[in-house]
Amino acid sequence: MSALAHRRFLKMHGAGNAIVVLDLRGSAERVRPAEARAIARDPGSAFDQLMVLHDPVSPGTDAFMRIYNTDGSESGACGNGTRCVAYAMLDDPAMARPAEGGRLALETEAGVLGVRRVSERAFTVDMGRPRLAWDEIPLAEPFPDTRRIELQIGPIDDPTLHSPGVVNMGNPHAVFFVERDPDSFDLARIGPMLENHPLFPERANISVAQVTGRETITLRVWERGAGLTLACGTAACATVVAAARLRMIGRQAAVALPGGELFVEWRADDHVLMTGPVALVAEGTLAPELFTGTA
Ligand SMILES: N[C@@H](CCC[C@H](N)C(=O)O)C(=O)O
Repeated sequence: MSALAHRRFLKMHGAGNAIVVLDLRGSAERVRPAEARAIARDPGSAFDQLMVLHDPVSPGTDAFMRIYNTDGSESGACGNGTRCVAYAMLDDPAMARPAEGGRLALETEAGVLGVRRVSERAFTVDMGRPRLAWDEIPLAEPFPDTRRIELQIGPIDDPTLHSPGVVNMGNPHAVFFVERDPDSFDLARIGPMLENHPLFPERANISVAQVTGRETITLRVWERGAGLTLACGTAACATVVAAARLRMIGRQAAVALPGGELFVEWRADDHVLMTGPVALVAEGTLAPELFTGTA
């Protein structure tokens, strides 16, 4: 039987991004890709991202997080999930740990994220510095200027989408700026082709963004390993960075996603701060039958 059987989880969302939080602190267990896929398949525990808490690794941090997509792949960052984890660690009676002043330091493979509570159900995450060099995204070939790279989809002389900005926010993002409602693009069809384009050796999260004002952006996201979601925090951060680099906005914006709004600021010290809501949907227990055939 899987060591995950009977484990308690929280089902949450962050601006509509479906998040499951699973606390494995105090054990040496690790979620295998097949187990993550099994948890995602069950309607009771379905998620866009599974956030798994492990004991802290670096001194001064409160927990180490592993982040799984629905296809079982792992990501170095998840903005919406990080806010949900902060809520769980601060407020859930079974998970709660004392933390001074509603602040946490959460580590992922990509680095340490500082989280601060701003109201009962809203948090600001310091998502760290964006990485912008072509080999940091990573891209498969050199592009000296990553503000707009040569990539297009659709007819060669009238592409549907072209010249995205690319940004790594702990995970790879390509942002296509468009002049009409992002909803008018068939992202469910285009997304998988771009996610798996040979230019992205680690695949990529694909965003379609319309800058609607000096501080407002409308965004739709096809997430690597998860597909269309109602919100993606790292994509919102990547989009603000990409738009600011092109002087389409200043250094901050409210980003409207189908599931809610995120506020992003690219500070002068190069750190990207993302603020947004969390909601607790339910709690549950992982049924042992979920894991049949995952060994
Ligand atoms: N929804 C997330 C991003 C999750 C990871 C992404 N799909 C990837 O594989 O990079 C967010 O809120 O940032």
